[in-house]
Amino acid sequence: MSAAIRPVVAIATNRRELDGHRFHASGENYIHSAVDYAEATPVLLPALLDISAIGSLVAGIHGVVLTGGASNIQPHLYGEDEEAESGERDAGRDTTAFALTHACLEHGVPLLGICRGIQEMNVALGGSLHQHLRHVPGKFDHRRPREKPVEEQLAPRHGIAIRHDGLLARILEGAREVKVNSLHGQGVKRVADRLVVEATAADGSIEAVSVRGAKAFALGVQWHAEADPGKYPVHEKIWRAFGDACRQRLESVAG
Ligand SMILES: N[C@@H](CCC(=O)NCCCC(=O)O)C(=O)O
Repeated sequence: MSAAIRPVVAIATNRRELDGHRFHASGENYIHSAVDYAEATPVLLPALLDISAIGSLVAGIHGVVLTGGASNIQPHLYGEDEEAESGERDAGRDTTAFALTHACLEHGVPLLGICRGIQEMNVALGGSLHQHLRHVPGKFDHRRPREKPVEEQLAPRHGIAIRHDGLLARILEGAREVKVNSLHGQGVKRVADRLVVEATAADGSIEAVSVRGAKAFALGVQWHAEADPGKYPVHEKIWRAFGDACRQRLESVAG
């Protein structure tokens, strides 16, 4: 770990219930990845922010992570009716994540979206989602193997093909294909105009995006890159690249 001043990275939380009480929580893997691999100081952001304050908040920090989340984005936000069994909701998280996406792009603050996070980036910028990826002809089931222990759920499960000239290929030093984990029921359907598809699975599912013309690092990945970056070099490279971008942001605002 470097002794230099660390960039401050905001980590989006999800509303969870534990013992009848409500919490705004983030998985510990995101916090460890931000500390150990991005070499940043994480702060957790509640999923109920006054969105009018998000612009000034984001302008004063150096990076944002849109984490995964069990809840699904409300379909009316991408102009679709609710399909059957389309999961739990977290309206505060939707609102907060969309505002964070826009504020990062406006202020040139690095943005890393993971799982629900890539879906949020897409919907915030005008795209839509498959509510049940596994019901789409030709798509395989991308949901987690719940019967297995968590470490196995987070192990790489399928290959992705990486766009040769994109941000992800640069981060992964020219890799054209890697294997990733898969723990999601939904997926990007209509890709927002501002997004560039960075990687796809063999069934055509969108696995990574970047933001065209972004002023800073802006990457979304559909897999859980926060899972054990010490074991999975793909994850480590993503967090290190994000951390480098956050340090650049810190240096640019420190003048
Ligand atoms: N709900 C979405 C996104 C999936 C996702 O981010 N899963 C992470 C779950 C971790 C947790 O429980 O917080 C989908 O299913 O596609």
